[in-house]
Amino acid sequence: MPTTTAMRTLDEHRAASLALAAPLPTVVVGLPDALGHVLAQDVRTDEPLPRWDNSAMDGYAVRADDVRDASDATPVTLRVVADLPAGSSGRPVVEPGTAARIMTGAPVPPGADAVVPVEDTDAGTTTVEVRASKAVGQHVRRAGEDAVPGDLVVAAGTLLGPAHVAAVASVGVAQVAVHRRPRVAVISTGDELVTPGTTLAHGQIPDSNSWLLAAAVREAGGEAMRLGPVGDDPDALRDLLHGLDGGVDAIVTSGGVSVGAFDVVKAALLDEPDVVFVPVAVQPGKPQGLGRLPGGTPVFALPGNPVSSFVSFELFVRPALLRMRGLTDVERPTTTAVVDDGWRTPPGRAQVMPVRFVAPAASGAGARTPTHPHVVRATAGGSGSHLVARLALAEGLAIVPPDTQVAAGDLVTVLRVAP
Ligand SMILES: Nc1nc2c(c(=O)[nH]1)N[C@H]1C(S)=C(S)[C@@H](COP(=O)(O)OP(=O)(O)OC[C@H]3O[C@@H](n4cnc5c(N)ncnc54)[C@H](O)[C@@H]3O)O[C@H]1N2
Ligand code: MOO
Repeated sequence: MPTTTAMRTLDEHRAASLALAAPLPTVVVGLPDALGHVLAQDVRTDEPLPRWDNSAMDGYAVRADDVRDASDATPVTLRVVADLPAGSSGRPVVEPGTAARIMTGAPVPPGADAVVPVEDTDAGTTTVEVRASKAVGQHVRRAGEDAVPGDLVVAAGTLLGPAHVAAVASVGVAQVAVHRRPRVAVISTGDELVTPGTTLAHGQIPDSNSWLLAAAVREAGGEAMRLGPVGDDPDALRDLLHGLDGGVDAIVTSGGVSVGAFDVVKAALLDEPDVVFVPVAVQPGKPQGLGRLPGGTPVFALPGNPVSSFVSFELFVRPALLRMRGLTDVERPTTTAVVDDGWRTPPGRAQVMPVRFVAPAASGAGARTPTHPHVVRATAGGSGSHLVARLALAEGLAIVPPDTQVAAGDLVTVLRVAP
């Protein structure tokens, strides 16, 4: 275990974390399971979309020439030769002087070149009185106007949302190759931790980090396997980690990485040549462990303070998991915001301050510019790394560079973390 006291910058540790991740192998999934996966193949259409000219309205397929002079005052009567609901396979020919009753989506029959909506007729079934003229092509959805054969419908690398699934289905594709979701083991450590709901002895607290991190894994599109809390026994933890190595795509631990007498994660990984424990110049989130187990599984050993765990996951683990899913854009959306309350920053470290958005009118600092949202610290306690209950108020994380003071009215970069 290389342990170093030389500080890494936030960006250096982010890069090292991301370097552990590569897109996971692909699997083939059916449409019911496609949502939320990242497509690993291009999906193209073999056919034009729409496949044939079809009606945009419920009404009558006609020859535009027949109804050229039709109006309320001079209706034109046509003989109805067919009924064409959507899905109809009939192909009656619409000769001059005739019409076919047609429903939205049904193929326009041969001979017809326009559709008269039912509202412009007397809705007749044997003959129909047409009371408005229609141009050639009116109310007809043309074959190929959406896509032509060979067109790319959904590109490899796309995170599949509902509209993408619909596009895949619309070209008649039932299965697609996607990147597998990362399976992530989440382990919280510490003798003081008990499962929430258990009666607490003095000195004990409910484990919240494993719930935090498992939820964060799922929110990042991974499959979380929540283990623990496990106690401060390095041998037991080492066995657990080695048992997981190779069977999961990543391991995230919380706690036991500082300089205390019982830092179990550090102790368990003592002999791992490819895991490093290093201080990172960020507050919260300073003590970090990172690397690979012998079987190649990336391990992210995060500090145990709950806000530190949350911030560390956001900064270091989440981007890696997104990359494993096959995404190239692995960053949270950021916004530049006006700070309405100043705060103190620690020397020599970047600061990550949980913030919430406020209406400019409610702010003390006044609107600096109407285009920037305004933020205040999520709680008066600021970035105190133990403030787990108040963390729930955070909608964003303000990233303040090292040795930068923050005064009311200053602009900061905010990672948007609330859904
Ligand atoms: N002498 C020093 N002490 C500490 C330093 C230091 O540089 N010198 N760094 C501090 C910083 S910064 C952090 S962050 C913490 C990190 O410590 P650990 O990762 O070893 O975390 P623990 O000691 O296990 O726990 C810290 C804190 O968090 C609570 N905790 C832990 N796990 C959970 C959980 N699953 N759910 C809820 N709460 C949890 C734990 O009870 C402690 O209160 O070290 C500082 N100390
Ligand atoms: O860096 Mo620790 O993460 O301040 O609380």
